[in-house]
Amino acid sequence: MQTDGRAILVAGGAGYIGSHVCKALSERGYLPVTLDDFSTGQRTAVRYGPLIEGDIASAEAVARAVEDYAIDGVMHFAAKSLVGASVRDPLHYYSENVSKGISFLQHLQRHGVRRFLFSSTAAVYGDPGSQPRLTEASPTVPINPYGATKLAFESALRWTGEVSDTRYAILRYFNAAGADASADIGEAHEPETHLVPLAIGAALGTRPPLQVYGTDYNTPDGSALRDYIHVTDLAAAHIVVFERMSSGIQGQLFNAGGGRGHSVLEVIKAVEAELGSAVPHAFAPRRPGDPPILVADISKLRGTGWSPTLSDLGSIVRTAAAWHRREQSDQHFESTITV
Ligand SMILES: NC(=O)c1ccc[n+]([C@@H]2O[C@H](COP(=O)([O-])OP(=O)(O)OC[C@H]3O[C@@H](n4cnc5c(N)ncnc54)[C@H](O)[C@@H]3O)[C@@H](O)[C@H]2O)c1
Ligand SMILES: O=c1ccn([C@@H]2O[C@H](COP(=O)(O)OP(=O)(O)O[C@H]3O[C@H](CO)[C@H](O)[C@H](O)[C@H]3O)[C@@H](O)[C@H]2O)c(=O)[nH]1
Repeated sequence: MQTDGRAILVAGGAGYIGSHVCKALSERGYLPVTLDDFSTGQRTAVRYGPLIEGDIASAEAVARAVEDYAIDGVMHFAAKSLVGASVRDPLHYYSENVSKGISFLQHLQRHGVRRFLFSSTAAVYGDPGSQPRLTEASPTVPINPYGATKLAFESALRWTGEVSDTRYAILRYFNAAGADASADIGEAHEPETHLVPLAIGAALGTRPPLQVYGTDYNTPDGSALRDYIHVTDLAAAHIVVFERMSSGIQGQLFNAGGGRGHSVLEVIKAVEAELGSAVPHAFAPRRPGDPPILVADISKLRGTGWSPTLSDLGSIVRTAAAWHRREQSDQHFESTITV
């Protein structure tokens, strides 16, 4: 299909972040072509462009995408990203996030696709202690296999960039949260491990009471601090970085966060303020592998012209709650018509 260099292959486009990026790409005039195996993604999230169903490691699936749509570049979200599961089965994580990623890159090279944007994570920094803000130059010492696999793929990409004409950039996301303003897409992980959807679910009564993991951290209220970035701001960062890759940004990495730390208890308060109801919760021991504080220095990403506009807790919780309510009413509607 002739797409005038505007077709972008989105590996993992049926997932939470990938689907929001697909929307942003289509609004910007690109054709987002999703390649997804639905291992954790949702069919209903593929709504902004065509779908190739398959594994990123499948030569046949990649060939189909490239030949059918004249792919001009790739955004790679397809990975397994549960920290606890990675600790229990590290080889699975290396196989999914490193081996398959490398096969994917090799297939793309064979087809001459040269522009590659990779989803990495703040988990590459491990436990930075009480260092105030992490820059891209902060030491990378992952404390779980998930972070280690992402760092391994970063380095495969870097060495490949040294000896080939593959142009790449890396975004290290902090905590993606929130949902698209339309409430058509949102965070739909199952199992869900992320704080914001679990807190909203607890308040709405659709999930059990929240466990607050750790109250004895060296932070202002004793609970852990994270840097939450609205998924729409994160999607916008992808467009900015991707477009700059043709004019200078090559081989660079960027921290992607909102640039502010919020504690677990602050998130609970924000959910209570938005929903007007309590978040039932209990205090629990620290979750193994959780660093106390992860907050991004986002000056490098700001230097591209990008800035976060929705990454305050209020906007994150408001949009995430709208998506949850929409999901709830859709499920209710489906159950009433199947009865
Ligand atoms: N959610 C966050 O806060 C966060 C933070 C840091 C980094 N990340 C990274 O961002 C990316 C997207 O995260 P997400 O939260 O949207 O996850 P997600 O699980 O919602 O999305 C991943 C998508 O990739 C697909 N997929 C997985 N393996 C595949 C394979 N081998 N072949 C084809 N498709 C495959 C899944 O079906 C899913 O649609 C991941 O790489 C994750 O590690 C996420
Ligand atoms: O039920 C819960 C869930 C989470 N938390 C706490 O809330 C904070 C945020 O936890 P999330 O699970 O929402 O997110 P993480 O910070 O653990 O992980 C996120 O950021 C990481 C980078 O550090 C990885 O990239 C990972 O994929 C991404 O989801 C943490 O302090 C966690 O201990 C709770 O107290 N109770």
